[in-house]
Amino acid sequence: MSIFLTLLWIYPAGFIALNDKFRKDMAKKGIILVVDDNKSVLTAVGLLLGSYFEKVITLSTPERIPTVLSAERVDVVLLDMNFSAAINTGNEGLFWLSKIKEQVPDLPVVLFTAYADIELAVKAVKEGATDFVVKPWDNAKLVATLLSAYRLRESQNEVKQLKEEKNALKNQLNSEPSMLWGSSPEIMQVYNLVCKVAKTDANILLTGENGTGKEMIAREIHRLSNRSHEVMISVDMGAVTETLFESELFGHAKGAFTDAREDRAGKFEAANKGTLFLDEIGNLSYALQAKLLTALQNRKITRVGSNKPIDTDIRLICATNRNIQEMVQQNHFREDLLYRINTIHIEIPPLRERREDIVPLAEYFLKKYSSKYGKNCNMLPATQEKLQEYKWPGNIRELQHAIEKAVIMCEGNTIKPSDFFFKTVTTTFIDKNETLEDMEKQMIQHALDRSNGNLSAVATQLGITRQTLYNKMKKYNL
Ligand SMILES: Nc1ncnc2c1ncn2[C@@H]1O[C@H](COP(=O)(O)OP(=O)(O)OP(=O)(O)O)[C@@H](O)[C@H]1O
Repeated sequence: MSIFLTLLWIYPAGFIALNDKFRKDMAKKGIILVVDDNKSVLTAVGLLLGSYFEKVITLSTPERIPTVLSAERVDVVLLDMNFSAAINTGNEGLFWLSKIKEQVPDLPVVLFTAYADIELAVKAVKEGATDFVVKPWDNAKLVATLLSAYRLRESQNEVKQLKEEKNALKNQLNSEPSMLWGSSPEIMQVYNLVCKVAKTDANILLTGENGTGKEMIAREIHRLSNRSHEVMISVDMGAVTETLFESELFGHAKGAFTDAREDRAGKFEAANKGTLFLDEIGNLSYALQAKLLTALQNRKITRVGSNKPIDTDIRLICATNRNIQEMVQQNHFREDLLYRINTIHIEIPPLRERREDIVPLAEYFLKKYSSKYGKNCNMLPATQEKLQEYKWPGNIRELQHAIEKAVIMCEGNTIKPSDFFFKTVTTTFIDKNETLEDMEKQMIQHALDRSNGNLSAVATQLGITRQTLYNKMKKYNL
């Protein structure tokens, strides 16, 4: 058939509308390889598919398939069943199908076949072809079949990527801990509790201010648990929207909603046999708390759009920086859910309540960032003192960032007190154990630190006389 006739054949008027609909649904993506010895078919199909795929490669001889597959990241192959230069008459399609599968096992291959070859095509599908299209072809069907083969490729890639991430996580979790516990009595109490409960399957609730290391400790619990050979999946409950909650956590069935093109597992299934870490649990809305509770009570979830319950086997760790007890009293958090998640409650102390850990943690981060930035930094004793005196409202996260910044900014390798710029928060931060006198002492100390010995300036700044300042310095031993 001439190219002209073939083009007329593939572009009947009614196809334009269909063509536009598909184009609206899908931006051009992916690489397709079309192999057919009929050059007019190749040109026509090439033109047609150019509207749907990012790149269309055409081959009139199958012998070049292996070279193209090595050079290009092909997503779909459209393969003719019969070539004039026969390798094994009637079975060339099967031969090249097996060659392609040898080279790229998962690559979707759609066969292009004449009516007479239908039986052969069915056999090919049994041997790994994704689908087949009969010649003379229906344009809409050809496009739809190839796009669905492409989506299959996309989801294969997603699964592969997920598996790689899962393996990377497993390796990371099975390796040495990447945290420093410290040795203060406050953190040792936490450490002992963690060691006691890690091997059990008890649900754990970690509470503490932002940056105290709740997620790190959750990872440590998982690493020390009997589930350490499986993954820990983290979900930030504050970031999950109301509408996506069920789909994120429980998964969805194909067609459950507009974008649900494939069946998809949720976080509960992904964490099966491992640990599910629900961060910021205090941010979960009251309505969603009931859905989470049902899943935890029944130990089963049902994907959105499906009615088949799926058993789950997870160890649950939750974390929050909010006062959950108070939230229960104010009817903002369900009491029954709290009982379910806090079989063991571990409170992580803020850094200012474990002062002896500040310098070891600072040294730990100093080593880490020195190596990252190709330096060999150390701290002056005065620097250590300054770090120990600061209140660290952002806890370990703030310390970590402060050290990283100091390593980057410091001239030479010695980190001096002046390499840290703490905001006046030191004097205004209210510790729950602090008295008015403690705060007054801190304010005076802070003003003195910045005064270069000018006591008159300090008195003026604080709005007191020089004599009152002397009296207070004496009282507070400053
Ligand atoms: N014991 C530790 N040793 C080393 N690094 C730590 C330690 N604890 C926390 N960090 C570091 O501090 C940062 C904050 O830790 P993490 O995210 O675990 O805190 P969090 O309490 O979960 O914080 P948020 O409440 O804001 O989610 C992380 O970058 C982590 O690497």
